[in-house]
Amino acid sequence: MKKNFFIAFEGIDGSGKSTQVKLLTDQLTAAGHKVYVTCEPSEGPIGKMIRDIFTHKMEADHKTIAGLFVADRLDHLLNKRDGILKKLEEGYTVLTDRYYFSSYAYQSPYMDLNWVIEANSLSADLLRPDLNIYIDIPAEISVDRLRKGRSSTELYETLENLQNVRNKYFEVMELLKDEEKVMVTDGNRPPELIAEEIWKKISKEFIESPVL
Ligand SMILES: Nc1ncnc2c1ncn2[C@@H]1O[C@H](COP(=O)(O)OP(=O)(O)OP(=O)(O)O)[C@@H](O)[C@H]1O
Ligand SMILES: Cc1cn([C@H]2C[C@H](O)[C@@H](COP(=O)(O)O)O2)c(=O)[nH]c1=O
Repeated sequence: MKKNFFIAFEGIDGSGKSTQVKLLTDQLTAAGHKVYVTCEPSEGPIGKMIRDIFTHKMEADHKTIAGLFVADRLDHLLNKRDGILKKLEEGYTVLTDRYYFSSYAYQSPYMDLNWVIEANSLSADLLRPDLNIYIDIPAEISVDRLRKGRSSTELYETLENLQNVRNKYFEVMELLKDEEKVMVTDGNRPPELIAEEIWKKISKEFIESPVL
């Protein structure tokens, strides 16, 4: 069993990733793990540029955005400040809110899926998640949750786009089922029930002597 591990949370906008990252962090911390929580777009310089584009402060073509995500992911992994590889070396279990599956699902409507997978292959070779957790909700629920929680709409947050992105997630999870470890969980349930299912899986696979 690995001492520390790397988990990526995936799902369409508003699927409950941050909520589940928080609940899993609490469980892991109680089990004695050092946990480092991170996200993409990252907090680094390229991630900040992407956030400016998503909140309409800057403009960029969708192909440029696809390239920026590839670069941001490499910086997120490799930078000497707080890169994921450094944190794993320091003994942290790392939980990220989004990783390369997000690019496969969100960028492939604009770029050939094979291009997106190939462009991210350097990141995949450097570090594959020990588990990708895909939280599934219908696009209608996503739009409903986003409308309640926010006053403005970010790029890619329309009903039609989110329906497409959800379909792409399923397409790519099927395509990569022999290479990637993926758990799909129904996100349209109370957060505590989802967290319980996730904890059962994580504790079974990654924790010695778990407290269930
Ligand atoms: N299982 C759930 N049932 C109902 N509402 C939920 C559930 N999980 C999270 N929410 C609510 O939905 C909204 C989005 O949740 P959260 O921020 O965890 O999602 P996210 O996937 O991280 O979102 P984003 O992709 O937009 O960052 C929040 O208002 C949160 O309280
Ligand atoms: C990593 C990644 C993200 N995106 C998109 C998906 C979301 O719309 C935003 C991120 O914001 P959130 O706070 O997680 O909702 O960025 C993308 O298009 N491609 C990616 O690789």
